[in-house]
Amino acid sequence: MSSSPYILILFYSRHGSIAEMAKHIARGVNKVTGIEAKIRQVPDVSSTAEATSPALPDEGAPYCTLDELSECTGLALGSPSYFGSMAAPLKHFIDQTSTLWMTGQLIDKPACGFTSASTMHGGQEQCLHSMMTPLIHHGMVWLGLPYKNKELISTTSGGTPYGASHLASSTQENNLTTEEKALCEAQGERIAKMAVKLNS
Ligand SMILES: Cc1cc2nc3c(=O)[nH]c(=O)nc-3n(C[C@H](O)[C@H](O)[C@H](O)COP(=O)(O)O)c2cc1C
Repeated sequence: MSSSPYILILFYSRHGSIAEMAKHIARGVNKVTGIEAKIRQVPDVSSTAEATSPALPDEGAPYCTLDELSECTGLALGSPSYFGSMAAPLKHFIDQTSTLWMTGQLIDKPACGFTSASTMHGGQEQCLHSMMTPLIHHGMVWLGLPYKNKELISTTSGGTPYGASHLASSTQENNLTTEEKALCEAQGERIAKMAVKLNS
């Protein structure tokens, strides 16, 4: 078991939006005493089965190990919306977690999701649901974002009650709006508080 409890912020990001969101979620986690954020990513997958990733990524967070997942106190899972679903590299990583499922390592731990899409109605909520499904199988407790976060009402871009999101339009690129940043932070803070409560 790791020395101090942590929320694992685990994501796949090809063009940086999700990586940017992860930083804001970490900010929210780190507002809560007694728990910290650990940011990890998953490697890309290749259509050529023999191709492998280098042991360390060229940039960004280290790749996640299964031990880092099994030892987390809570999980924030992030993926771009690809055709209304999580991206294949993240699904590929999750599909390697059957030993954790068999031993119940993630049961009763809080989980949440965050996503980014390039169109307003291009499947953000559906993608968040696709991330929720395997985590429910793992026995995790899914957390959305309650409407006490007023940015859910005022946003004109990303942000859903199912989880934080970002509208990555060509003009905004990876720059999150004020509302999107606030909702990422709120989500990080909420999962950290719930993880501390569930472990007290
Ligand atoms: C294969 C693929 C499928 C995509 N499907 C959708 C989609 O269904 N709806 C949408 O709005 N954007 C879609 N996008 C755009 C990405 O979701 C968007 O650019 C996202 O912000 C990328 O996140 P990243 O910057 O972290 O890589 C797709 C992009 C790719 C490469």
